[in-house]
Amino acid sequence: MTINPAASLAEIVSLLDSIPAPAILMDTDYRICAANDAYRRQFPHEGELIGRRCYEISHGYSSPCDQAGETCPLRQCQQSGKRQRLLHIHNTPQGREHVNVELNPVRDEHGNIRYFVEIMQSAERTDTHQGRVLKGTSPAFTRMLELLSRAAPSDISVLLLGESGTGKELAAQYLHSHSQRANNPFVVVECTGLTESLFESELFGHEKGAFTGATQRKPGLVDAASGGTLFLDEIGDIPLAMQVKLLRLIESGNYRPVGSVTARRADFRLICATHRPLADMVEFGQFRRDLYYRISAFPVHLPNLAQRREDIVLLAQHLLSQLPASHARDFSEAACQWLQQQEFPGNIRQLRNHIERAILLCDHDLIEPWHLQPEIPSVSASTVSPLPRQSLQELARQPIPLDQLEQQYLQLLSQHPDKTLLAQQLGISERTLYRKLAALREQEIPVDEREKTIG
Ligand SMILES: Nc1ncnc2c1ncn2[C@@H]1O[C@H](COP(=O)(O)OP(=O)(O)OP(=O)(O)O)[C@@H](O)[C@H]1O
Repeated sequence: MTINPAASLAEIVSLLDSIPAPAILMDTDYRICAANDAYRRQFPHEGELIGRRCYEISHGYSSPCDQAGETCPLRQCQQSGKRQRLLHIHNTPQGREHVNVELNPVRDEHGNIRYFVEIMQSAERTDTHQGRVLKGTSPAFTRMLELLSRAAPSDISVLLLGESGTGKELAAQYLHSHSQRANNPFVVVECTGLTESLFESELFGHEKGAFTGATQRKPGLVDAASGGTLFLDEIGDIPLAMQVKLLRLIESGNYRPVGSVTARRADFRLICATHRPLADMVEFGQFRRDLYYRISAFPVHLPNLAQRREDIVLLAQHLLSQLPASHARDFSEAACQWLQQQEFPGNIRQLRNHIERAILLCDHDLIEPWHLQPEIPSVSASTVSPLPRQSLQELARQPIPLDQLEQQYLQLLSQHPDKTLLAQQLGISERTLYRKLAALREQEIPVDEREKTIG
């Protein structure tokens, strides 16, 4: 961008006002030379804004960001001489907020950088469907959010990797609601429990009369996601036989509803998630290499709570504000300390469970540690009682396939009265446990009966 030295400040301000997002013109010494209305609304400031330094206004710092341990876009832009984009945390009247900052150098007639135009877009737009927002300010979370906000506007296939309860589904919603497809459907496919017979008809739909009980034509989930996003949750649970069908859909962009002779064109952006180590599964032949490369064009790792301990209290306060109204308004100092010392193997979902319980136990406005502590000890996967050695030896003599073993084990456990505790003991999320139990029930239904339930 080159500036005409004769351009008046009024002309520059009017140029900035044509930008809907908050924007400022700064000199090379961080001083604000002009600001648009959106910026003044975002950072209301007593006294004159012009002449103040950007880091004072947007961060409340007394020195530039790079001297406060952060990356400074102005410094980067000065060094590269090119447009720079990065994610920053700003202090706004609404609290600390992640903002995508774009800095464009403005040169004089000799090509020297004289100014910078800084444009800020909130990276925390609430997911419009459910009012949910990704919360966090820790470095691990900020790195992840930066990747998400870079990938969101494009149509690239994103693979979300992370432990159960780290927010993979919320991250997928974020990608969708920050994409060009935001006004079209976001369709979630729970891959755990999708049996081979259900896979095609659920995903591709079926024609009337395609099989016994198919009394109506039924559009599939690929159809439902048309123009929008298809989110394949727990893709690592898809058996090999079904992976081929999925690969064909992704590679050709075409699919054929069960019982139809005509292929249809699919139009969706693909997001996949798994808590499984997919790359290792590829090495062990449990996941197709070709499918892996197709779905993992842009992998994003979601940090677990242990990697973002600084966020626990912020997340707890956010979750508390989202849960149905109660006496409790906040956490006491001691409760905050207790929260920060916990392990939370079930991550944010487990944190949420603790808070839901505390709300019921707390009659005052402050939640205390004793409201949060479960009476049953927190159980991690490692404390599950091992199978007796004798039965293990019997199994070793006559091995049975692992998935059958899991099914038989789940069958035994399916009547357990406390599914939250059971999930903790098994080292999986409650949602995964329910999915596995649903898949078990599905397999118990005779095939004919199952087909009736599809339509
Ligand atoms: N950064 C975050 N800010 C606020 N809430 C969050 C965040 N991440 C996750 N949550 C909340 O934590 C819970 C679990 O999130 P989610 O279902 O997205 O996790 P997941 O990784 O998909 O779990 P699973 O692998 O078991 O399906 C949800 O209630 C979600 O709203």
